[in-house]
Amino acid sequence: MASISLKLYSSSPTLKLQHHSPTFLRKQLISFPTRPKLAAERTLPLSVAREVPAELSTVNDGAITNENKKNPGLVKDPIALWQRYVEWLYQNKELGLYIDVSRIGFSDEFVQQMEKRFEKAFRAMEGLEKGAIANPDEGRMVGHYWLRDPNRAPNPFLKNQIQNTLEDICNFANDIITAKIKPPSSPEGRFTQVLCVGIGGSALGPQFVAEALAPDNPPLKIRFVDNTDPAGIDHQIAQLGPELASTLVIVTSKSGGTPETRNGLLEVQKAFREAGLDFSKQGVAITQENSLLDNTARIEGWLARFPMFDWVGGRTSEMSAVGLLPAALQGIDIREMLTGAALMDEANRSTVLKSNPAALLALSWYWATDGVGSKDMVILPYKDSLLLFSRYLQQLVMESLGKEFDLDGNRVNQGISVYGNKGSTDQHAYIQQLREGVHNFFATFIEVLRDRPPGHDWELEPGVTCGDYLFEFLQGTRSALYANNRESITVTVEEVTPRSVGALIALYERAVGIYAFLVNINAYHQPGVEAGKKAAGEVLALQKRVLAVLNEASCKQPVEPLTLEEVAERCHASEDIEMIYKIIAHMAANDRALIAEGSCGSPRSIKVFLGECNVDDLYA
Ligand SMILES: O=P(O)(O)OC[C@H]1O[C@](O)(CO)[C@@H](O)[C@@H]1O
Repeated sequence: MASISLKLYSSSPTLKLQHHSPTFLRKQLISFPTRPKLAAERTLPLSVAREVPAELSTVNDGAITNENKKNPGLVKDPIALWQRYVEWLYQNKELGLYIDVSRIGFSDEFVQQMEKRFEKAFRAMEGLEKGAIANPDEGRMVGHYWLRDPNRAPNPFLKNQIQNTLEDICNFANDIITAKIKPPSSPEGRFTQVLCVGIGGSALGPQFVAEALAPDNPPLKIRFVDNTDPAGIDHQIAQLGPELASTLVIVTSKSGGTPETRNGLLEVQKAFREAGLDFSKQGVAITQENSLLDNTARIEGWLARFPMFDWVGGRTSEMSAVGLLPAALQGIDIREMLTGAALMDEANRSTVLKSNPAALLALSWYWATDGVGSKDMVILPYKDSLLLFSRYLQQLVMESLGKEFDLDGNRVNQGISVYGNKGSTDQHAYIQQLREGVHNFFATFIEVLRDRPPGHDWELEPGVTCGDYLFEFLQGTRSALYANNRESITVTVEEVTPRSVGALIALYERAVGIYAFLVNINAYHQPGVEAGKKAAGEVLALQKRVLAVLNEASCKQPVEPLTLEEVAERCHASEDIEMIYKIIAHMAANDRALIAEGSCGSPRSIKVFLGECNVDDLYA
């Protein structure tokens, strides 16, 4: 195994990636199973069992599946159903939040069967909150709960770090909003826009919260660059136009080495240069201390730097600087978000199943998916502002639960797929299939009781408001699905406020944690993502070899157009000819390679060369 270097951040050192040939990686990929394993296939012992702290290893006595959960059938009698509703309804008065799991068909017997697993999961969550090493791969604690209750941090140093960072965020946001800190060359004399550069956990939470909570006229408007798509980045920059001069750019990356984020930064910095602006006076970094990004920001003297703690995972980082700084800059009450999350965490510490909202979700997920992800989770918020909740949950749930191995090293291929947009819009898209088509999902309705701020409502027909329709569509869909044996959970909040959004985030963070312990997997690592990142690095390395070969041929007199076979042979990568073809087709589509003969539609016909010979590169 060799290693390749990916240059990161303009003036920074390099990131080492493990080097596998693309062929090797392909072999790895095709060895993944192509269908979900059945429960009976899930306990093959492997020699890769990892050591797991005793307090984090949960019972692993095989999944409770359809065969042994003895589903007596969904309750259909209206009075019995009402009784079930009342019996299981969870209410949190301080949060104005309710959870209804009555339309999930678990039996009392199933709940009893699950008791031992829950006891262990509760103990494991307690250990985690006390600072157990919950990510054995990375030797890390998992402490996002401390962010909203610093008194729970395992030592005074961490407690101070959390409190000081929160103070710093509030002060900085206030200084920006009140124009105490000004952009150097903006005619407005104050910052008017925030451009967040980041991806995955470094973008999804801030995007969700902005959509849910930003006021109609925020002090700073927010935009995101969350991909390495050049056209997407150009679009954001074009939309900013002259306001680039009054844009605060927040670059967020826990690792400080994510290529998409690095590319976003370099593109934005180029736009600043072209506009004659000094990026460092408008740039803010949120990252781990001493990461490449942190070092770049320090050396270049950016406006501010905020820490990401190694004990906060990307997908649970919304209540850290990652989520709080962008939210505060939009005038969102971040202390209320933290309060909502703290109250939810408190409720989730109950060891009584019915009083623990996250446990109720985990129980329902386990029942609905047989504890093996056999059904998808469809998230249906009936409120436009919660549109991005499903996207946010997709990462939280799927990156946490989608695991090949359990904590004992058995191959389990766990996970629950998550998708959804919003009701009632989705009723006119895919609800038809949910009601009558393939039965491979359970739904979660997110209901918001308050339609509009007080005093703004009106009746669009006698006795009926627009919001009444939304309410009725939710209720109608819930009933229609249930009548056709489609199970659902309903999470109700009184209003979409910083407090209720904080609570929703904390609810799902904990539900994922508990569920992971129920099915005995590590929710806090993401080894699968690393494989994709490494494979991408390989393609980039191959592209550089292709370029060198083409350059050499293009510098000859006369120019020597090459067939794909010739390029592959000269790259010593004959097995990678398909990837070489794709690289060349991509370069040709972007005017960086010229097709001398043939066409990309018939790969064998192609002869290719570079438009320009770069003599310097020949001797590089
Ligand atoms: O914040 P970073 O380190 O740039 O990572 C971004 C995202 O990439 C991942 O590591 C993998 O997709 C996520 O877990 C994370 O949220």
